[in-house]
Amino acid sequence: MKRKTLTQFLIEQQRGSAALPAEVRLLIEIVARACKAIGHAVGKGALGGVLGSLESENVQGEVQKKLDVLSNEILLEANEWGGQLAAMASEEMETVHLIPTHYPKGEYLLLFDPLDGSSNIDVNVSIGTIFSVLRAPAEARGREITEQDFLQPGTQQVVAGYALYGPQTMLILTVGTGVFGFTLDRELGSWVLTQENIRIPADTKEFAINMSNMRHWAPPVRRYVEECLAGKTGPRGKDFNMRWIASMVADVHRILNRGGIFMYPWDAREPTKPGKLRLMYEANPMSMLVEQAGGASTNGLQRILDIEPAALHERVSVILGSKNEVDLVTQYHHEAG
Ligand SMILES: O=P(O)(O)OC[C@H]1O[C@](O)(COP(=O)(O)O)[C@@H](O)[C@@H]1O
Ligand SMILES: [Mg+2]
Ligand SMILES: [Mg+2]
Repeated sequence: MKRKTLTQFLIEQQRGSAALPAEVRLLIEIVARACKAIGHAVGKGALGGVLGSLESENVQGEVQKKLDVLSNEILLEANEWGGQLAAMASEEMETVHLIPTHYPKGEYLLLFDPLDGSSNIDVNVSIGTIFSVLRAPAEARGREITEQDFLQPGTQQVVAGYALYGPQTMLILTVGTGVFGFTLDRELGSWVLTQENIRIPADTKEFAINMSNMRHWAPPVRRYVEECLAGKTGPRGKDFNMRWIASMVADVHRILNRGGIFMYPWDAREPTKPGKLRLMYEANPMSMLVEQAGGASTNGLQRILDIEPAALHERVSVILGSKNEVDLVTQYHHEAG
């Protein structure tokens, strides 16, 4: 079988009905190259001195791991000089990163969670990088980009994707024409198309949630999970399985491949926060991928991609995956008022 590389795939997307702009193609190639470098560092583990924590905390008050910072630096450096970007924003940086004046600038904005699943780094469990591309507002062209320019709903994303550093290194991508999966050929160093048009089944018997927070959940989430746990003899009439990897990339990857529902809902531990996960770096790109694969994604009441962000590091409650299950949890939230 003839192998198709990421470059070939992107050129097809450029020439085809998607008419992917050349700058976006280049931008994706650069992000993919940076992910390859991160994957390489991940693979070295203790031998590369990349495990463990730093003294520093990020803007959200979370202790930074060495790999959080290294991955952030790799993505910044790789993308600074390409000429496609106006600015970048990251989970690990307090505010936006402008393209230095001596580099050419473009009209796109890149957002990323450089290393997702930080608690799994030191225990050799799958982790990843999540990214999203927006266009700078037309009126921002020619002036300095501000945080405000990034505050666009997820529906405006031009590209969304993630790299998964697991038993295989993979890149999962959408440019709005379905979801495609690439596997890194580690000998040749190239991304090879291995999954076309990924679809999430509408029904599932598998849910993913951190069960240790059960006592803090809101009633609609508790109702849904209790009904799953009741199994065959309960209201759902079937037995459910549960998975929780604690790396959103890995949990979403499983859902893209065999269905399921993923939830990180609001809970009463920190009642003023809408959720743990970040809208711009995690929820929006994953929601675009999931919707492009035929699934659904809400915050319990509203489609995540429709949320008008108010802040760069905004948090959000996330319920995504197999459409019929997400619709049911969303219905329970509406019923609860
Ligand atoms: O440890 P918990 O509370 O189960 O949270 C796990 C969740 O936190 C995250 O690790 C947050 O991402 P970061 O590692 O980028 O902070 C998600 O990937 C994952 O779904
Ligand atoms: Mg994350
Ligand atoms: Mg992270």
